[in-house]
Amino acid sequence: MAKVRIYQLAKELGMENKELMELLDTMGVEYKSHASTLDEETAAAVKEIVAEQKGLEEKKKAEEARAALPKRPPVVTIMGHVDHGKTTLLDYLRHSRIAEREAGGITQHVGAFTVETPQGKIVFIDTPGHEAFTTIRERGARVADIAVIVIAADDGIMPQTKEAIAHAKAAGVPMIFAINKIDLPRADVDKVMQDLMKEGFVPEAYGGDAIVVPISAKTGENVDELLDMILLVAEMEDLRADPEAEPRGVILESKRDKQAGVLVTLLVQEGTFRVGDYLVAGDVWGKIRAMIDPDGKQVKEAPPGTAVQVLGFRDLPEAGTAVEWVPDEVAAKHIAEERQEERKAREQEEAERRKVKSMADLLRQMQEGQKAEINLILRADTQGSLEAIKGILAKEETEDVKINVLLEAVGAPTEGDILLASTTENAAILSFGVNPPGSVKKKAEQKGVLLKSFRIIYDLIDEVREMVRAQTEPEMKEEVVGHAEVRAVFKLPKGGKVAGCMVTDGKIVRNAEIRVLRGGEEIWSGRIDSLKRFKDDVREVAAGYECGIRLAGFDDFQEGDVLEAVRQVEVSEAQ
Ligand SMILES: Nc1nc2c(ncn2[C@@H]2O[C@H](COP(=O)(O)OP(=O)(O)OP(=O)(O)O)[C@@H](O)[C@H]2O)c(=O)[nH]1
Repeated sequence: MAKVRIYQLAKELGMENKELMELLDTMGVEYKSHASTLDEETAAAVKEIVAEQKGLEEKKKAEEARAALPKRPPVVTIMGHVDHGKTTLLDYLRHSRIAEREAGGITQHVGAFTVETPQGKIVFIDTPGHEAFTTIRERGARVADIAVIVIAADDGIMPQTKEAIAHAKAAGVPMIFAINKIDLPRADVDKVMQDLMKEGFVPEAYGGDAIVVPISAKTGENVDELLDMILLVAEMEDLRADPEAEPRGVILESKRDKQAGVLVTLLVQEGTFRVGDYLVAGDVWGKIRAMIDPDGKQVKEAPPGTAVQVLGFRDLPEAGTAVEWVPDEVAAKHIAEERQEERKAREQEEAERRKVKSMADLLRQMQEGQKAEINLILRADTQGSLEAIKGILAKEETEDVKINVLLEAVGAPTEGDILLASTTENAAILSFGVNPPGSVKKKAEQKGVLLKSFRIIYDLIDEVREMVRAQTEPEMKEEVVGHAEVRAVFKLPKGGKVAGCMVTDGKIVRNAEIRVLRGGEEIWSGRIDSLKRFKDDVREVAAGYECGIRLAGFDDFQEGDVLEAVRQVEVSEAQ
């Protein structure tokens, strides 16, 4: 960047000359008039300051715009250990809500429902506990603004409680702890509080800031207080959404109904979805034919913070997928098709990656994974040999490598074993005393599954030992890439010697290791310093061509010496 005059820079930055000069004054830059030149550094500093000011202004504007948006109800997920009372709490909330209403339609299970309190609405997501696999639980946390962690007062913090806390933490979702079942005589709220403190959450009652509400989901005791706390946290989170913005949401559930076709529950997060709108969720598109609210009533519009059942998706979108609004059918189809292709390509890539072509691949894959695990399928001639193999293998585990036996069985490996191995990371099939049929071997090759047979138990153990060992250090092997014969030796004016060579077979590559052989004996080994064809540096020279070679640290060449080029390669075929 060259020097620039003040008026030029002002124009470039869209400022008045006066404005820029004022800025220069505050920066302590001296100038005579708006025609003065600024040096490169000053101009860059000015630009930086202006950009920063603009950024701040924009941020302020965005904040102001947000503050003008209407508030939206918080979306809450209830998580916790098995049997701690998630379902009971959800049922209580759902019924309390229905009881307050006049008999409307039939309650629909749409994966979410709204509770109305005098202070405002709350949306609860109610993915059934037993269906809540880790991934969905995880998604639940992300969809939600607040997580209520239910902990039974007679049981305390359990593994899934910790998991729920971890998910909520990872998603950056604020937590409220509901200590449940306080109606039970053996309830020990204090113990749960102690448990929480051990996890780093100090309850307000103990001077901390963790929100803890003792409740009974069964009797409803204190549930109102829990709702108050949820609204309090929501208030602090300042949740807002623009009903006029481009609509977007997330899929809570999706299923296929014999009569209605694809039924999808959608949580609206921004904007307003309307009947007739086109939408895309992942690689599935649809047109909203009808929307049904949690009370079973047909609605024409779904504003932010509502969960509705949507009819009109062409296929089943996955729960947890983001839903976008698109202007028309052409766009909807186009985006969905594009994503389908992307997905196919990804899947293909994944399948390729999974194909274990060799032991080296297997080992490499193991290294990529953080915790190395070898997954074995063991096949043997008798139960006795299986026991023996397993007994020895148990001792081969190290701190870094875990040996899992996925399956052990008497008899030859089957196609089923190949399937199992091909769908498991780092899996291999080892058989002892039994031979796999040809068709199974072929299948293993096709699927890229490592399948090996042994006659001696210790060979099998050695194989596993090797797999464990190679986990930290891939097995390398030397490969001869070519030979060159020294035909003449030239002295360089600045000292040192160059060997004038003829490449007799293979090729000589610049980055190879070189062994100098004299009379068949190795007399030196090391690296190439320079490889030239005439005056040019080259990367490799093929058989039948002449070249000049200088070695790093050796120049005692004699005519007739043979230079052997070798390189280290990872063992690719251990069979
Ligand atoms: N006494 C008492 N029992 C409760 C309370 N809440 C739940 N229970 C009982 O505890 C048991 C488990 O409750 P659920 O609501 O099914 O627990 P959950 O956490 O949904 O369990 P999963 O869905 O299996 O993960 C049931 O027998 C409930 O009746 C409570 O506040 N007091």
